[in-house]
Amino acid sequence: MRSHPLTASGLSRSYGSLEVFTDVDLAIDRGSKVVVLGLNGAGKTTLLRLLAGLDAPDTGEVHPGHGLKLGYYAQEHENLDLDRTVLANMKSAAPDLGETDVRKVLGSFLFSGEDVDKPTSVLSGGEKTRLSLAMLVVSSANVLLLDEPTNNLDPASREEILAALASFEGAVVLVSHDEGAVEALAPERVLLLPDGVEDFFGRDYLDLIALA
Ligand SMILES: Nc1ncnc2c1ncn2[C@@H]1O[C@H](COP(=O)(O)OP(=O)(O)OP(=O)(O)O)[C@@H](O)[C@H]1O
Repeated sequence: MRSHPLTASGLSRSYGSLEVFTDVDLAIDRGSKVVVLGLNGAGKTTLLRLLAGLDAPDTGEVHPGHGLKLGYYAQEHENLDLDRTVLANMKSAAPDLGETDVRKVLGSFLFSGEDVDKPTSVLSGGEKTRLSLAMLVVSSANVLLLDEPTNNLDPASREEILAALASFEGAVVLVSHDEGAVEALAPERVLLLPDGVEDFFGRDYLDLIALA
């Protein structure tokens, strides 16, 4: 049997009488890039939270594969310690990386010079997004679950971050309404919610993103 870092089977989730999705199966291959699409309210964030273990499904199971290291990004920037500096947050995400390398990665996420000594609490929304994503990329995560990672980024930051994600060696599961971000990730597969249909990703799906 092929080993997958992350699989899920028969996932269903309701909120009261609202059935968000039922019986969703998913298998994330090592290093694969997957996009989750669906209209507003189809359950994309809900699914990512189930996969991240932040919420429990009503039915079904999430199976972490051997050696799985998950990284989860949501707009709340839950991985940031606001009391620490930018540099200190990065060091905690990658304790084995030397300071020169940490600064190099920070530079590629457009933090340079004195920026890295700022307390994280003073960063703008877009800067927090950049730092959160930089931390995930240097962490030892091998599956990234990303919920709208480009939402509040200016064009230059967006380009840098998409380049970093495109070269990320682990698997990425992306929820995004940003057509350019989906294209840049070059996903092999798409999961359509709420039906849970899986397919190979083709350019036709870019039209769906405009609707979603
Ligand atoms: N804690 C909650 N309590 C009640 N309903 C919820 C809760 N969380 C989500 N929902 C509902 O579940 C549905 C799915 O929400 P979810 O955020 O997963 O959708 P989405 O596909 O990510 O949407 P969008 O594209 O707008 O971000 C929505 O109708 C939402 O209102």
